[in-house]
Amino acid sequence: MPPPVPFHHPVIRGMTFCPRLLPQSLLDTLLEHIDEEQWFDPLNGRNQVMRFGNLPPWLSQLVKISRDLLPNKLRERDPAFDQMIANYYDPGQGLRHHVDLVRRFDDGIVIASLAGSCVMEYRPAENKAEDMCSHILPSHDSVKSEQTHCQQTRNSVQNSKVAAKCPLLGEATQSTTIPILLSPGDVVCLSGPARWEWEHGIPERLEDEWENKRIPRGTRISITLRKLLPDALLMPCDG
Ligand SMILES: O=C(O)CCC(=O)C(=O)O
Ligand SMILES: [Fe+2]
Repeated sequence: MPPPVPFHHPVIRGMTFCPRLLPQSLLDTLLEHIDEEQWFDPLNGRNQVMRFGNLPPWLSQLVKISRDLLPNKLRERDPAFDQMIANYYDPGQGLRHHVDLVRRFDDGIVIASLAGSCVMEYRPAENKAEDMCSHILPSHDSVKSEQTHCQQTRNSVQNSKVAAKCPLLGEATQSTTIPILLSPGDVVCLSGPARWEWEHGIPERLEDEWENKRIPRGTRISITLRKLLPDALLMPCDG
């Protein structure tokens, strides 16, 4: 198996995609910790966990690998990430297309897929504050805390512009949707235009079509690492 090579997306500028970057041993360790700490309880609607400030020490290898994907100008920041969100998706659940909150999180967001696969869609942002603040599909019903902080943000951030000017729109129009298959171990880093000017989301469906094959959705677990902006509102943490 050739070593994983980061791939700079030719259209989604600022996206680095690295398939199979996380070795199976790391995935197993991360999933064991998540299990031990009982982060998720989908039967009781707990399918999202956030952490702020110091991240759990057992995330340090993932943090290091993620930091290495950041562009040079962000790689030296300290800490590289001080916010984490872990998501659990049952088959069929999705994530509303969104740009991560622009007044809360800095550039350089890393999404690591730990278990299950799905197709994540990317499309040029619609430039609506509303879209940034209620991004989880209703079926992904764990997200009361996210919605609470989104409500706070909505109150405090009125009509911020995500993509006041999007240089890509000449080549990628609002209707351009770029699907990317995310499998366990794959890591995506979003910076620059990919972070500020493109939305990402996961359609609600039980299987994805990829290269003429049907890929059933299993249970999916992801970890997203972000850096809070210095004046970001502190939001309630769900545990
Ligand atoms: O679950 C994922 O893969 C992505 C999560 C995400 O985009 C977010 O929480 O903002
Ligand atoms: Fe996101």
